[in-house]
Amino acid sequence: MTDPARDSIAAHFQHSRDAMERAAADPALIATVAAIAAAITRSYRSGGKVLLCGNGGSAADAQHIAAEFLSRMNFDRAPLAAVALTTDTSVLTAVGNDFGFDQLFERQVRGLARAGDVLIAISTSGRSPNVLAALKAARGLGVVTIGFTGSKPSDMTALCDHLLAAPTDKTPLIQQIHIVAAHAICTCVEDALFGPRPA
Ligand SMILES: O=C(CO)[C@@H](O)[C@H](O)[C@H](O)[C@H](O)COP(=O)(O)O
Ligand SMILES: [Zn+2]
Repeated sequence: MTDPARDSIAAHFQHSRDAMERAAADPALIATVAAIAAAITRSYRSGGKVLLCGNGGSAADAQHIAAEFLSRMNFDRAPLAAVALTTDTSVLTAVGNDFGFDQLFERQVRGLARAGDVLIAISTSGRSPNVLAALKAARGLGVVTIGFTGSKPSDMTALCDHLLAAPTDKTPLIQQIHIVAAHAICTCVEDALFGPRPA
């Protein structure tokens, strides 16, 4: 007898595996991930920092990625400057209340970012106004703009120096590919700045 819950769970893993296999087999996507890692490495070498933003699960991803840079990924080393723009409830409520939800990240970018910094803006749909506004502000400041999105075309393309487009339009699968790519990026940056990983 089939168990619908178990079938659904197995399907989740299978869909995730299929999306991962599509990403792993896409040379353009792998090249984009490498270019993002190189851009972040360049920024750190010049004294820059990484800012990150996103909504919902992507806010959690922004925080997760900032923690990898600031704390450690694969081995102990000096901290790397990274700020998730999703965490300070006083800032978020003040900006949201006084200026509106669409300005949530844009205002923090204008206050915190300097030319040569990197903004990683995460939106699975590519349509969140607060994420698009952050990218526009970053562009105006000479910040390197990196977008993480899905397969649907969006305004993010024109606003990003590098756009990682996960090869699926399903939000949870897009998020899963984003976090795998982020771990790969952090690993490349860590290796480039601090030498190959100890065995
Ligand atoms: O985690 C999930 C879905 O997996 C949700 O919380 C999701 O992140 C939210 O609906 C976001 O508001 C979606 O925004 P975006 O990725 O389209 O910019
Ligand atoms: Zn989610």
